Amino acid sequence: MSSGQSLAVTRIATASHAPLALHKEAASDRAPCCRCPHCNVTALARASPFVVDSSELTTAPPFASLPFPSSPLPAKPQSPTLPIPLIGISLAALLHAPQSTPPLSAQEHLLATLPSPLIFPPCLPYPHYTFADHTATRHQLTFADHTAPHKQLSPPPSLSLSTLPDTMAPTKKAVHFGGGNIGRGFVAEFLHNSGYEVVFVDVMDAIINSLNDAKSYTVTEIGADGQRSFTIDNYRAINSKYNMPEVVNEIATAEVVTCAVGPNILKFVAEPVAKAIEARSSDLPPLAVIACENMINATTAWKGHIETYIKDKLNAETLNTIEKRARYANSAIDRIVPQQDEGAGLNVKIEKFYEWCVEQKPFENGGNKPAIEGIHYVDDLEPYIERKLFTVNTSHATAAYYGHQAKIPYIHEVLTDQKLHDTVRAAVKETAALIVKKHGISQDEQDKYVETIISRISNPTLKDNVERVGRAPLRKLSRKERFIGPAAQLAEMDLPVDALLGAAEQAFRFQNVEGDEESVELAKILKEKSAEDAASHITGLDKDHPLYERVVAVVKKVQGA
Ligand SMILES: NC(=O)c1ccc[n+]([C@@H]2O[C@H](COP(=O)([O-])OP(=O)(O)OC[C@H]3O[C@@H](n4cnc5c(N)ncnc54)[C@H](O)[C@@H]3O)[C@@H](O)[C@H]2O)c1
Ligand SMILES: O=P(O)(O)OC[C@@H](O)[C@@H](O)[C@H](O)[C@H](O)CO
Repeated sequence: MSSGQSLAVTRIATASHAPLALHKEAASDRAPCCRCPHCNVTALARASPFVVDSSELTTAPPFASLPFPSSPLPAKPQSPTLPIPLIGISLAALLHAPQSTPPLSAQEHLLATLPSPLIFPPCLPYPHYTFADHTATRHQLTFADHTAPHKQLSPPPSLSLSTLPDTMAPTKKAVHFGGGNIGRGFVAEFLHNSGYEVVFVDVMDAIINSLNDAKSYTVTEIGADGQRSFTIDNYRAINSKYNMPEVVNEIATAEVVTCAVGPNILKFVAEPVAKAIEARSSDLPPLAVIACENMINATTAWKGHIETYIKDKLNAETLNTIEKRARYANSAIDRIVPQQDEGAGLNVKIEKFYEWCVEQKPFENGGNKPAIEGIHYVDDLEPYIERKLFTVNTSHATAAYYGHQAKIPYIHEVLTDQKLHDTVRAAVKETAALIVKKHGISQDEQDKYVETIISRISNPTLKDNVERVGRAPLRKLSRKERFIGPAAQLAEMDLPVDALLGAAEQAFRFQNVEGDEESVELAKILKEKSAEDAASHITGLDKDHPLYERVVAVVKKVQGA
């Protein structure tokens, strides 16, 4: 093959099985599969409605500009020896070209269409390289031997990287901060299943290294009807401790950025988003920003940190066109992801139940509402997030704090103790009064919701420990959170709050728990401050609020104990 030659591409109809059929046909008609463990038709079938017919090598443009080697293509190789003709790589890129894309230059194909891991069709006679990473810039392009995809190789000598464009936005990319339980087990799962490449960002070396080494992990859903496991792949991971510019680059070219890092961490994940918003090309639709935290208006809080950073440290004029650059949507996320078993590595065990509600109004008028399967877009999020936080998390936390005092290790075990079970129910009976009255949800519907939640948190297979659920007591005792939030509103309506104050008392007693910094800080505050000051400081209640004196009485009781 001479350097002017290129490939003809057969465009296959939209039916998703078509590439698979063609692949099989090609496999039987031409060279046999090399039978390496990575040559599987599933990878090809999932990837694209394009298939290259290797018999149709032509000299036609537009691929003539690729620096193809002048030597003829080898027959089916016996082993993955180097150097490898570039044709193999361009074939792979073409194989994965998105169906809707008009003819692109070969270079554009090469960069725009690299899913990860990119597997060569085994039937083609030049299956030597695979791309180790889906990449946005030519500088990050990496290669691996397709028979050993974790082994990185130097770029093929025939590939002139300098001819490739500097940056290309992948077709569908999401950046997610927090590779922890909910990040890996829920957010990434939904993004992955919706066709996004997920770029995890975390600060834990162990998580980032494992994610990058493993290339895939397993999520196991546990339901009443048994378990179901599936694989999450097509992701990369970046440690923001060392590679902040890379994180900024990824967000600047992503469709959506999410986080599940904990409400107190939002301020630390604002800087890269601020810089990415400023760097974002005006050719791209606005970035969708969605925080997935247990916190009312978490995205609004994240937005505050992001825009303060832009105003104070970047070009404040960016904020004049912010609507074109970013859209912020609050969300309510519900799925129990317990602490994982020792030795589970990246694999995540989660409950089957889930609910992910996201505001849709922010995406109106030129926003780009992410097509994430499983998201329930709503006009008004408040009823959803209050119902969730003040039912799921109030009952959960009540069980955790009473359980901790009773030295019961797991939430489901707390619920099997009839007295504690009733105590948990009493707390959510009080919050139900608020939910029904404030949000117009019928008593019947709320009762059913409560039953579902009690059954979820009683699930013994989750083995959710009370320390995880009780973690961060200062946050959980704060003004808008699961105890004081509903109790304050109920007190304003002169409705009962005894059970909620009983649970709050147990939360005040969650002190000096190993591994929980807030529990240590709580102990210090209660030791050093008067009951009045501690109550104000921790709960944020005004002194003239109808709940304030009752909380002071609880604090006094805990301090006197
Ligand atoms: N686990 C659940 O059942 C559940 C369910 C719904 C919502 N949530 C919420 O999701 C959030 C995360 O909870 P989780 O259980 O996954 O916690 P987790 O501790 O398992 O995960 C948090 C992750 O954030 C990472 N992180 C911390 N600082 C960071 C930073 N500066 N940049 C990037 N990453 C950083 C941590 O290293 C960790 O991997 C919390 O707000 C929680 O309330 C949890
Ligand atoms: O994550 P937290 O610390 O706000 O609360 C602990 C648990 O109640 C929480 O993680 C639940 O498992 C989750 O909110 C269920 O959707």
